[in-house]
Amino acid sequence: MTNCWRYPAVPCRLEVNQPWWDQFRFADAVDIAIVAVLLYALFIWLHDRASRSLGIATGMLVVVFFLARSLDLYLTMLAFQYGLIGLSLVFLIVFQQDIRHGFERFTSATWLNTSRTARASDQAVSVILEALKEMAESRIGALLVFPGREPLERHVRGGVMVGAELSTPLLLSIFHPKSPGHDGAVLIKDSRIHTLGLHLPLTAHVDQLGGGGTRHAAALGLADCCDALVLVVSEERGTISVAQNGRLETLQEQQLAEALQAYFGSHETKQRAPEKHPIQKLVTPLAALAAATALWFSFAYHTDTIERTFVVPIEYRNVPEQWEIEEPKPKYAEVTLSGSDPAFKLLDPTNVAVSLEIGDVNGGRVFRWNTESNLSNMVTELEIQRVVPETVTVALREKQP
Ligand SMILES: Nc1ncnc2c1ncn2[C@@H]1O[C@H](COP(=O)(O)OP(=O)(O)OP(=O)(O)O)[C@@H](O)[C@H]1O
Repeated sequence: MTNCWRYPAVPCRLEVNQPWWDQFRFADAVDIAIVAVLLYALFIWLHDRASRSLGIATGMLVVVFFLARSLDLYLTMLAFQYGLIGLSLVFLIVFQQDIRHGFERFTSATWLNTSRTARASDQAVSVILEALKEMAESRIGALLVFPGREPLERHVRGGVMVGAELSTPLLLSIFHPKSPGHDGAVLIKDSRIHTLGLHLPLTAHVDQLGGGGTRHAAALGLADCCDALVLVVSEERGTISVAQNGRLETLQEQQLAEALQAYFGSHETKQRAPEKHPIQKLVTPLAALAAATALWFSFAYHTDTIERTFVVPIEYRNVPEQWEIEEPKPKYAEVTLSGSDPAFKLLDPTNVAVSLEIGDVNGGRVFRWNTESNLSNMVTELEIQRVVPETVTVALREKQP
């Protein structure tokens, strides 16, 4: 396609009497819905994870942005425009773990399945208690890892994925000294036996082991680097200890039950909390929808219809072989379009052209075409105001042999 130039766009505004609902398209509703879902995820994340100061800072930035926008503060808007790219990168780097965790949560959809998880965790506590007691009595060494909020993938090595239902007999057979999988730790995740044979990092705080060996050092080692809860059964002493938040202590049966209930309780807090009133449940989604709608009105919806003029090339097609167009022939046409600013953003003016079919010459020599009806690659949301020249006249002459 030949080059075409775009006039320096100085849009002229037209009076528009159309109410906004007449301009509202299905695509706009989808637009708002997608942004509302993203905002909903952001609100949930802010509520769950973000610190209060981060929330306040974000709120202040939003206020400054809208002030700058409504008062036309050019420099501040420029700072936002460029700063936003940098901020997004910083955000991605600082919160990469949370973002990854969020995607994992989203894809596994455990948050849609909350009541089932609560019931499953009650059962998990009794299964684990029974297995630990039996292993302690029979002097079978064991190491159980319960992940916290922080990911532990980068701290642990090896292991075999199992993905099995949690049961006392299965735990007993995994840690049985004759079982090939008894070495290493078992990861219990989402009330299931997730992985066995995991290798944990060893602690540097050997003074805290209280006579324990490498199994206990491994339990404390993981508790040193993340918020996981690790339970260890001593083969030699028949004791059960817990390692959490950089501390290792031996537990009595009652304390063990409490520790497990606290773990599963804190991981199911939302499920165990009193049922919210249906209206309360709607607050966050409605807030997300309202914010998305407000953003749409602020950024996407434009009451103004603007006009822009482009210079587009005229393409002469199907000129019969023995004919040629006499020079000087018109090469460009001026196309004036009207529509909203977002509609113009969908238009690639370098693809717009007026194409004129010559076809059958029929002995005639001078032709006129209507240029408007031959415009190609137009965006449907834009209206053609005028094309200059309205018609094109060319003279054809037979090629000299
Ligand atoms: N880094 C590690 N990660 C996971 N498990 C480990 C690790 N190091 C050792 N273990 C487990 O601990 C076992 C060895 O336990 P060891 O007797 O040395 O420790 P301990 O703390 O004295 O335990 P116990 O009181 O049961 O004897 C290994 O067979 C292995 O199953």
